[in-house]
Amino acid sequence: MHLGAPAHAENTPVAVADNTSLPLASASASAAPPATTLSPPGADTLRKCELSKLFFLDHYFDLLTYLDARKARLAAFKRDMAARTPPPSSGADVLATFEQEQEAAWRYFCGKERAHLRKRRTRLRLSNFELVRQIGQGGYGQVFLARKRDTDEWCAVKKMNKHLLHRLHEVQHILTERDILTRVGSPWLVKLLYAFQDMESVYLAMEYVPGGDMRTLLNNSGVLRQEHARLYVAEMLTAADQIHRLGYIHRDIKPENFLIDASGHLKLTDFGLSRGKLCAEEIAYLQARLETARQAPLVHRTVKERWQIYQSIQREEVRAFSLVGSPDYMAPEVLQDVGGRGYDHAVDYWSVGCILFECLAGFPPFAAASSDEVWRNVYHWETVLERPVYTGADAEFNFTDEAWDLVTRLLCHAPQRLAKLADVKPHAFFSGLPAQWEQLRADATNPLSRGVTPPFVPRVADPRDTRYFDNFEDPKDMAMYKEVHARQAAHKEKEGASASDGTPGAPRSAFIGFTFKHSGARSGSI
Ligand SMILES: Nc1ncnc2c1ncn2[C@@H]1O[C@H](COP(=O)(O)OP(=O)(O)OP(=O)(O)O)[C@@H](O)[C@H]1O
Repeated sequence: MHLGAPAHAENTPVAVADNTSLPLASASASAAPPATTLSPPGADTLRKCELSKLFFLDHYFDLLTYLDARKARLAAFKRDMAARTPPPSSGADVLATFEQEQEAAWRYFCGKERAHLRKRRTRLRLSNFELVRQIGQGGYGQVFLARKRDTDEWCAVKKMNKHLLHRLHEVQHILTERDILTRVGSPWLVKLLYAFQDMESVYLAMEYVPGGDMRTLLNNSGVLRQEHARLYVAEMLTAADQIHRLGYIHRDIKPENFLIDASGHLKLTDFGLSRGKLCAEEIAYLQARLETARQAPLVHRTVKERWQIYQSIQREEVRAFSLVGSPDYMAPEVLQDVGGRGYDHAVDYWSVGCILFECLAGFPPFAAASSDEVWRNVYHWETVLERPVYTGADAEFNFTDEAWDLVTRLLCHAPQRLAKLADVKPHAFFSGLPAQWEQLRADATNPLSRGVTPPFVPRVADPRDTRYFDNFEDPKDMAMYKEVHARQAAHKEKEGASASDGTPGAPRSAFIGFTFKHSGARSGSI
């Protein structure tokens, strides 16, 4: 109780989380002032609570480890000096020289300590990184391969324009991504090393994953052999399970979001859509898509037609962006439950089911000639989902019964869907994998091995080698991003117009709590 609080405060009813008022001392309850009930905290308040908790934990951990490291350095210095002390019988000039050396060493030691302190106090900024080259283009900014100048750490720096994020109502997504990335301690998920900002942009410096993404691997291989698909799908499910354990639904699982690390294993990234709730703009977007999907007649296409259409779209290689995740991999309940509250993590298992289908068939199950048609196919998924049957020389591409059975247990109504790792593992499709499942799990703490050797292990000559990424200096590669660039240019133009008519940009408070340094960077040598 507060020292200055009036005595009757002890009898004051207390509002508890479920809005029930409980009198602490019932005898004088009638004399007590009326109960003030608290409404449940909103998502923003909860996030701020969580951030403050993490901030203080982090702050004190950092402070204590820093002080320990500082004491240890001082003790080492003293030990070193004591070891060098000349015997007491030494002549006066030897002792005088030693004293001078001691003073010089102390000055040098103090100088280094001051430099450590300065470094701790400096704000992170882009100039602390050497941007080697662009390796990716997202809907809201670019990704660069970068080297942190003082620590020589290699990272992928994602740079996003604050005004664009604000204008597109994407601030919440990027904060979610930052929050998830800071909590990640799994080799199956991309780690965040640093997060920082300046007036124009926010930056996420993530661990650099050098082998490109699963989309490029699928485009280059056409279809995968079943044993390879089996391992990749097992890894995808393991990665999805890790994000579910953190209490999030990924909601945008697609081949582009699985990156291939130096040992050939997958890492899931892009957690921007993992927030449970949809914003008003996303709901409006989904409503419009749902209406179109409902009204337009379904176009019946054979499996072969769908394969051909998908191949020609892939040849055109235009990277498309969607506000609410990729429709090709989106579960129907996301499209139909526009409020975004009536579905759970099972939607991620649907997405992995679509990728499994694509690994074995060469096209995702609802592929179509236009995005409207894809949305329509997802809406009518029960009619559209078909087992591809090939004859003659192509018969080798037919799904095995186990593979098809797993597809239909992932691409089905949510209540019937396999949506737990423990339920998927015993499926016959994984019958060659039991030991490997165990290794995937058991080695989850060893980021390099993770048990099994994957079918493709990238070969990179040195850390600057970006051969598995698009070349952003090549006009041919750049053509793939014309849709994104046009969208960004249109927004920039609008931004210019609103700046001149006085419409406010992103408020400074929007990115509070964004800054982050991984623990190794703080408690290491500094
Ligand atoms: N940690 C990383 N290591 C290596 N490459 C990366 C990393 N993160 C992203 N990339 C590359 O940058 C590309 C774009 O990534 P980003 O997460 O910005 O975009 P996105 O998911 O396509 O878009 P959006 O931000 O609109 O969701 C990825 O497809 C990948 O090729």
